[in-house]
Amino acid sequence: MDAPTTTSSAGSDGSGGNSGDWGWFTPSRKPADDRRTPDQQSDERAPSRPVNPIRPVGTEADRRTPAEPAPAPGRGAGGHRTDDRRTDDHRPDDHRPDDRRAPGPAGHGPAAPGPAAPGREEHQRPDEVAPVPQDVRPGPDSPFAAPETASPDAILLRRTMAEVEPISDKVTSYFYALLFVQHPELRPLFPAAMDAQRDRLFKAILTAARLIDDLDILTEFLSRLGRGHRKYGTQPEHYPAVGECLIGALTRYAVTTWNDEAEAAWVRAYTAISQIMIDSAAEDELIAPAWWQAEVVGHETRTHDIAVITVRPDQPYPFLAGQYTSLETPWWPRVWRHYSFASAPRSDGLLSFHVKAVPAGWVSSALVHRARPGDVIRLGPPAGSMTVDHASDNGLLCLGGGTGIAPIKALVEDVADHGRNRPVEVFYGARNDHDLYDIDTMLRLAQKHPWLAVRPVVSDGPTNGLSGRLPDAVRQYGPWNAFDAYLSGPPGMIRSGVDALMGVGIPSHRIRHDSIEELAAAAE
Ligand SMILES: NC(=O)C1=CN([C@@H]2O[C@H](COP(=O)(O)OP(=O)(O)OC[C@H]3O[C@@H](n4cnc5c(N)ncnc54)[C@H](O)[C@@H]3O)[C@@H](O)[C@H]2O)C=CC1
Repeated sequence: MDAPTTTSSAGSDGSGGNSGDWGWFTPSRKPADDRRTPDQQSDERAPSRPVNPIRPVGTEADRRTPAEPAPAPGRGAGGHRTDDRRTDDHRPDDHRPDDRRAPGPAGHGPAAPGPAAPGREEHQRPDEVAPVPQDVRPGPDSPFAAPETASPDAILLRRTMAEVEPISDKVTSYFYALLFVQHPELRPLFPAAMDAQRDRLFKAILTAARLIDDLDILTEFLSRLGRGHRKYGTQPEHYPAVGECLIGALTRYAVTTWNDEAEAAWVRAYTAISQIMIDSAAEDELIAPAWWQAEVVGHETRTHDIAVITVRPDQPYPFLAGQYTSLETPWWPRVWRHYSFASAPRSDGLLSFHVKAVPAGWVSSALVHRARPGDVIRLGPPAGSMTVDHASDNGLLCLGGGTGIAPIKALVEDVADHGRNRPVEVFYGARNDHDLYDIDTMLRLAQKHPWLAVRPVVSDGPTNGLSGRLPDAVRQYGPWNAFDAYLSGPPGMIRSGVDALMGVGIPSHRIRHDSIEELAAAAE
């Protein structure tokens, strides 16, 4: 996911900002038959009944401050407008109504890292889940099918998701329309052209909601998301606006499964999601910049559509070989794409990327065809877990397809830097010999390191190397039972590669690759 997923705080007319007695976040519940446009709805008064408030706000440090009395009815935070707030007004208790139940997924309590903060309470969870018509229950094969151990909240969330998923385009469009109409001050946080952006925020929220019972994975996912959002300029007070519009969109489109309990479950989930993201961003702020500026110092064209780009960050950029970063060019502001580092950390601090210009790929085309030494790009924080376990004696089996060879090269350098002679077997795949744009570098590395073998594999043309697809080539060698596997390349290659590797006996926990969803989004 590669998008600002949050927006500005309550305060715009018609949203939580003027919600009167119940605080600061009020889902904009509308009658089920209300099908007016967001513009028509934006000047409506706030809904006339209290709901559980979304109240993630402030940092963990803020929450350690003693809880203050709840605002008096009629002048609580819900009555504040954004532009009335001082920066120190973001303490959670400043904005809370009397409802002091803690956020968090059902039964889990607060999900944020660190000690529990004063003022947090147990949230309510429904004892029973309201019956819904059979036809909107997710089927057993649905990605939204709830496991038997699912909490009541998780069941409610999944029912909503199963209902909106087939019309997610409409829900997403409506969500952004609401957001930008009700919170126009947030529009500048998003790219000018929203095409590629559109479904990312919504997908991220749905992913988080699906993970709501799996606190460890949820926290890891959201912590990374929260840290990554710093580069967009996301602030804690932006989260409620997104929550309001999310609930507004679900209210409108999940007509069959939506009821008070579903709404309460979504409010709890979104509150917990936001809180984890806010906390991780606050922690990260203590140790890292929100972004790095980096000057292009090298631009080498390898084929008509592939360039190797080297940049010098304006301050030290710590990362691990095998990780990737997000990158924004000056030509497409606020459009961020992921690129893997093509080298292990270097003593001169330079970073390099292999970029292939893809059709309609704004960022990749700009990097390949337009970027030149002296241009300045921005980098987000490093991410990814395709890194070497230096405590293991296992060999490394690496499959790099196309520009996916970039992080594989970084892994090889990392093994070399650690000075241990572990066997490393690289299968480097391309459509034809010409596309093996980095084969010379890889063969030089193999000459230098006796523990490294590099095998080119060409799928669509004559070659002196191996013919066929990468996964098939790997099956011809082995045994691989003493190897950890690393895959990098097109999503299809990763999928079939994982199948092949599991087929030759490598257990899934020893197979590493980046998120296929993110790779698909990155290929632009
Ligand atoms: N960390 C990562 O996983 C990285 C991924 N990438 C991704 O790698 C891709 C590189 O694109 P190109 O250079 O155009 O690659 P490409 O389309 O030329 O394919 C490279 C290799 O993968 C094989 N391949 C492609 N689809 C396959 C499938 N469905 N099953 C089995 N093998 C398949 C091809 O036969 C070829 O050997 C981009 O999508 C990029 O986003 C790039 C860098 C890092």
